[in-house]
Amino acid sequence: MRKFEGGKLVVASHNKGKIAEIADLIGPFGIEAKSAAEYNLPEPEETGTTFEQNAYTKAFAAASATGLPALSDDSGLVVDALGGAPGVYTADWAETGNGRDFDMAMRKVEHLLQQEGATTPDKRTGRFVAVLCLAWPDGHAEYFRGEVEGTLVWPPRGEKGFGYDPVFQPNGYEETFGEMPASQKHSWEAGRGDLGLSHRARAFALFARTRLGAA
Ligand SMILES: O=c1nc[nH]c2c1ncn2[C@H]1C[C@H](O)[C@@H](COP(=O)(O)OP(=O)(O)OP(=O)(O)O)O1
Ligand SMILES: [Mg+2]
Repeated sequence: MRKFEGGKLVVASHNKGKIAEIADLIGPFGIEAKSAAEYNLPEPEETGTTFEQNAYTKAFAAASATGLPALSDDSGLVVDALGGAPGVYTADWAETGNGRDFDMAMRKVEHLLQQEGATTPDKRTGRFVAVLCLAWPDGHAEYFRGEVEGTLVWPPRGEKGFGYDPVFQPNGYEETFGEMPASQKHSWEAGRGDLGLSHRARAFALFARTRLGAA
């Protein structure tokens, strides 16, 4: 494993919700986190069929454009009754041709669940997956995956978070991600003994423990 001990890092994402969560997570580690916006980085096309492939595309594009190590996040919602859809296409399902509409995307998931007869919680299981990729300008890359199991609820609940948060209720909680305070959804603290709750927090915890010397 290559050394990475802080210093400058580009966060290779154009999603404000993700960027805010990653900024919270990275904050305590004294890393100078630059945004893709600061470097005017274009949004690369995500043509991969796995989270890892798309995460690499985004991190490597940012690393090679800036000469700095870059951290990307490719994530999505995997619904069991839909054969794993939307999966790597989770963002695409919200695309309207004129920006993203997550209310529409959540309705689409619900419509398909109804078509499958998935009306009880046991048939509405799924997970959020996040793969963080740390890539260097020479193409070297490392991956950190986090997942959180839960149930798809309807109607959507809560105004917090972003994306599909209002329809995802993580196992063991009464609230959806849309109803939880940010600190509960995505925080992770070194030394706490667990990996946090959200897919992103869990992937980040692996990154922090193996790369940033966190406990
Ligand atoms: O915690 C989450 N809470 C709710 N929804 C989420 C979450 N995490 C991912 N998602 C959904 C929405 C996002 O649009 C898609 C990922 O697509 P993905 O291509 O990885 O991200 P993106 O296009 O929004 O930003 P970018 O590629 O610039 O990092 O999955
Ligand atoms: Mg994307």
